[in-house]
Amino acid sequence: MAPVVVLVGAPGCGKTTVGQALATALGVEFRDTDTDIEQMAGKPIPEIFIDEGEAHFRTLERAAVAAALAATSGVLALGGGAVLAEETRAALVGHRVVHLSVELPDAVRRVGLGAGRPLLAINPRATLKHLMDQRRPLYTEVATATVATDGRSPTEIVAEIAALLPR
Ligand SMILES: Nc1ncnc2c1ncn2[C@@H]1O[C@H](COP(=O)(O)OP(=O)(O)O)[C@@H](O)[C@H]1O
Ligand SMILES: O=C(O)C1=C[C@@H](OP(=O)(O)O)[C@@H](O)[C@H](O)C1
Ligand SMILES: [Mg+2]
Repeated sequence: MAPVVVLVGAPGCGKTTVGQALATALGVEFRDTDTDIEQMAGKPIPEIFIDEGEAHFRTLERAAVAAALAATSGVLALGGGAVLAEETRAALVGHRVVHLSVELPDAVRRVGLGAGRPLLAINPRATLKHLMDQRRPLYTEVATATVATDGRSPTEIVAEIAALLPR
């Protein structure tokens, strides 16, 4: 079993929102590794960062991605930092992986004051810029296609991804 598509990209690019809408449009399961991690840990992501730290979160994330890749034939959204793990980048080889690209202004606006992203709790604009600069090459490395999201609605983005999929 393999996901019909895996979504990667920076926080705020819309993996969770677009992924859910795409799965609904296709009539398939939607899976988000952040949700799987919260279920595994029995607590929300910010609490995992506070109680056990980022390294522990990344360990759970590597396991969650490996499990989800093997267990879903639907749409799979990863967390924005999942591609930091070499093991995860290797596991993505052979899958259809769409990079939802976003530039800093839209990413900052979308992430806004939203809670639930502990890495962006302080100085979100500078932190996002740093994360995006660091990760852009990794998103490009794992992606089989890139879909730009700046200034576009989730509906438009869903249609563009759907057009990339086999019918
Ligand atoms: N194309 C878009 N245009 C405007 N807002 C968006 C778009 N995609 C997502 N959003 C909004 O941005 C926020 C972050 O989206 P989310 O799907 O959680 O991103 P990710 O999972 O990639 O971090 C949410 O409030 C969502 O409603
Ligand atoms: O960029 C990151 O390192 C993270 C992104 C989050 O997911 P989204 O990209 O869905 O916001 C979540 O996995 C966690 O807060 C860490
Ligand atoms: Mg998400």
